[in-house]
Amino acid sequence: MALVNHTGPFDFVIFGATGDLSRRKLLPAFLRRFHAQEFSDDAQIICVARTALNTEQFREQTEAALREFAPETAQDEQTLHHFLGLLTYITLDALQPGGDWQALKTLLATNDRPRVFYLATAPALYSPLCEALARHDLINQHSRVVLEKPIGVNLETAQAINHGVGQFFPEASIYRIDHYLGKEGVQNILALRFANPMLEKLWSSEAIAHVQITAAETVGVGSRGSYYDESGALRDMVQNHLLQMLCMVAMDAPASLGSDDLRNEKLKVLNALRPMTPDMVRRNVIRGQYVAGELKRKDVPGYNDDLGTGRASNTETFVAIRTKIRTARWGHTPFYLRTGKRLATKTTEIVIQFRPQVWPIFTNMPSPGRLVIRIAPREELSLVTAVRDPGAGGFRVRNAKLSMSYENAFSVTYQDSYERLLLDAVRGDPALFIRRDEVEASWRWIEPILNSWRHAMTPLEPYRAGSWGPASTRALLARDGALWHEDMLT
Ligand SMILES: NC(=O)C1=CN([C@@H]2O[C@H](COP(=O)(O)OP(=O)(O)OC[C@H]3O[C@@H](n4cnc5c(N)ncnc54)[C@H](OP(=O)(O)O)[C@@H]3O)[C@@H](O)[C@H]2O)C=CC1
Ligand SMILES: O=C1O[C@H](COP(=O)(O)O)[C@@H](O)[C@H](O)[C@H]1O
Repeated sequence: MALVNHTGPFDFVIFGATGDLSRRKLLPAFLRRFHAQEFSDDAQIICVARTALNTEQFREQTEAALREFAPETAQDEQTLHHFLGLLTYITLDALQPGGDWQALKTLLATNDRPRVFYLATAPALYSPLCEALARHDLINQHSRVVLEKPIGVNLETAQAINHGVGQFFPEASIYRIDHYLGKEGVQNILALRFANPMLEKLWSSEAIAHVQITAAETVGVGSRGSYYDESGALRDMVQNHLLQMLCMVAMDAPASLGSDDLRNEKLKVLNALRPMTPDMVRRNVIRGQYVAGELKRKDVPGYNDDLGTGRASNTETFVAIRTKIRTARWGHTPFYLRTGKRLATKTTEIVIQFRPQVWPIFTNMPSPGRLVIRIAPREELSLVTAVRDPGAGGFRVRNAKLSMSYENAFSVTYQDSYERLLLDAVRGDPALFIRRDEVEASWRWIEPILNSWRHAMTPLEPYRAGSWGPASTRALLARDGALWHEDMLT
């Protein structure tokens, strides 16, 4: 049985509790952690949205959502009903004056426990919501606010949100969530690198030829089409999740695991990314959109049909980027980032490709070693090495893999990174949340790509659903004599 670090009592207020994120992710994550006895019934979860419901009706809706999105845990009827009893619902339009803020105030009467406000609403509401919380005297010294992504759509809007929220909460109490940082496999990059000196000694351009970071999804845009069509893959995935993974791979060792030490090191990486000029965008960035194709032997429609607006969208559902980090450690190593919807498989992984032998003494040298950090669908670490091909008849060398799958090695799993992050916010540990300067540095790097696309009207390259993206994606690596992981033979 795993040791569970109990949180103690807390108040957690979810604004946007009737929304997709709350139903699919937040409330199921809470149920699982309650089931694991990480918190008890002295916690309260206050759910807020505009829809007129009473607490009983909200609990009924939530029960259905939990049975759908946390079915294995919801089977435990006693825990399920016990958990539902912790939920209270308040109908409140955060933008309208005169809403029932008094009901919220009454529920938050106890002043000595962590108080988390989770804003699972459109980002346009973040500043007005914080202002309303302040106006109704709901922010105390134990309060934190959690902001969902996206923090803005460019640098200016990100700064406006940060400024707006920052008027009411100190930076130390603002938790900007990036759920990739809560993933076990992403967390493990820290252990892999900084608890294994033998690896860290190889961790630079001297030994590493290139790094690939892929977040491939098989799903399309689903019910989030109106958000996604405004956003696109670059804003939706690269600005946040992919750049955060890149930081974890590329940063120097922090002085400690303290939140500021970690975030200072990540910030240095973001600031060292080679800035994109329009010409570099043209040569190093690929922008695609899926058209009808086949996935798991089923025909699937193209993006425009998925959107169903009847017009041709110019939004990218795929991005691949080749970049460099201007530091002594990484100067000679290209980093390739790639993400897309409706790709061949659901895979989130990081591939560290080592350089070949300088002077090979074997005639049939197989591919040089590589380390594959698989984050999804199942966490796995594998190291492709060269070994002697067993048997008689000469000395041949071939590749063989050393693998460690989390599923086989450990019995404890967090099913969803929100489980960890929600309770980190309760405990007041911001290490896995993004600091203001990190968000702004990411936008500073992304913005020239967006501008260049807009001005140069960069065409969208179509790719078939179920493929690995536009054909030119291969050429991006071929220039460096490299292959994407799925094209490597072993
Ligand atoms: N869904 C997802 O998978 C992900 C979502 N996010 C982010 O999370 C946030 C929420 O997303 P999602 O759940 O999908 O969005 P939804 O549109 O499904 O939900 C929005 C929620 O906000 C509530 N709301 C809207 N206006 C007000 C208001 N004036 N006052 C109070 N409540 C209001 C809505 O409820 P009602 O209509 O009842 O008021 C609803 O509960 C967004 O910032 C999104 O970008 C981030 C990553 C993934
Ligand atoms: O933030 C987002 O992430 C999901 C992918 O998350 P994962 O944990 O399933 O890899 C993506 O589908 C969504 O578009 C994006 O907003």
